[in-house]
Amino acid sequence: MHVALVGVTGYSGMILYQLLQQHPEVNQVDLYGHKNAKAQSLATAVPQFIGSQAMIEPFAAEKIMAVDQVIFFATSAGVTTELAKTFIAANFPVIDLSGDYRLRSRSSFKKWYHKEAPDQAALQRAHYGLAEFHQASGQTYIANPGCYATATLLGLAPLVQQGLIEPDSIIADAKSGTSGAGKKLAANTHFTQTNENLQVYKVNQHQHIPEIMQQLQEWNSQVPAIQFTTTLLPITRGIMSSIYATVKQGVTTQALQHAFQDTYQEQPFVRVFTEQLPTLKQVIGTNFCDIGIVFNPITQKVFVVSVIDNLLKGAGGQAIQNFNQLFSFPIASGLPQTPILP
Ligand SMILES: NC(=O)C1=CN([C@@H]2O[C@H](COP(=O)(O)OP(=O)(O)OC[C@H]3O[C@@H](n4cnc5c(N)ncnc54)[C@H](OP(=O)(O)O)[C@@H]3O)[C@@H](O)[C@H]2O)C=CC1
Ligand SMILES: CC(=O)N[C@@H](CCC(=O)OP(=O)(O)O)C(=O)O
Repeated sequence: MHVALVGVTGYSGMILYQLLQQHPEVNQVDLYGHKNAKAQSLATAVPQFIGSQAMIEPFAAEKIMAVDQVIFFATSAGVTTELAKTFIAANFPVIDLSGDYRLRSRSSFKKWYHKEAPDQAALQRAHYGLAEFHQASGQTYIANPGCYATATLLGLAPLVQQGLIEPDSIIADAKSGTSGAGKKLAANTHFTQTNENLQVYKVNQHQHIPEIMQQLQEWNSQVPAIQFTTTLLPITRGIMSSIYATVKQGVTTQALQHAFQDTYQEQPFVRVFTEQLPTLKQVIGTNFCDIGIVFNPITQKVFVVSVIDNLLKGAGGQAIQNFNQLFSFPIASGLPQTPILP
């Protein structure tokens, strides 16, 4: 299969390119950049790809639809609102890593992303690709979930779906490495500001709040809101979402553990831990989401810790899961399962 990728010069795009190159069903990855830019070699644009003969061609929708069977966008927020229109009109398969088509409401997108929203009809038709819960087969526009949203939703799903917690009691304290912010320079991601530091940011204003709420309310309309905070960690890759909620009277440790085990027993990329809590290093370099659960009967709170590699399960890896579903390839094709050691 020939596939197109826009955004290989970005952090999630470069990882996605590596995954696509190793995918057994992909024969060729055609790279595209800005519409009006000149063609340039990948090795020049991204020195880590030294030795590669690949070229990044200017974005051209008609050409892509003629030579490729699917397009991946690993582009900044707002880009697919413009560039994906032609593919949507032609029902050409798109897998979009950005947040542009995740929220179903235009006003919500404008409020949280501070950008012009895509067309309402296109938003309604887009498929929210939380791969463990929504099958992408038969879809054409796949909105790949956000990194924090993935870790937090997978950590909350059994509790919310099965009504095991008080719906108004959810608090998620999520932390990310700096690659989550993309490659552009910003004051808070400078080495001097990040190293040996922790920075809380976007408090009550994070764009993944409406994304998480949209999915939680689809699972359980009783959830009125969540408290969600994000912290920048002095590491490159990884997200840890630490989740707290009040457990309903009568729900036991066993019931909580079974809820997670039952929900994910058929899912190869979600691993449930009841004895020891997962750490970031066990998932970095893999597509796994590892989840640990502890119940405190004194406070009646459940504590869930959910860890992912933001660039894999939180971006390119989940995009490959959606790609596999879309084209009925084996579920784990092309997805890394061995963490980077030590
Ligand atoms: N980083 C992460 O952990 C995650 C990111 N995401 C989302 O994925 C998307 C990419 O993120 P990330 O890799 O971090 O971002 P980066 O900022 O690292 O990369 C953005 C990429 O988009 C390209 N780009 C920007 N505008 C255009 C345009 N008009 N036409 C063509 N290409 C364009 C850039 O090209 P150039 O180099 O030429 O500027 C670059 O390759 C974002 O929407 C982000 O929110 C989702 C989940 C996790
Ligand atoms: C560390 C860091 O800055 N992370 C980014 C996550 C970016 C992302 O995945 O957001 P969208 O795809 O929804 O734009 C943030 O918190 O905004």
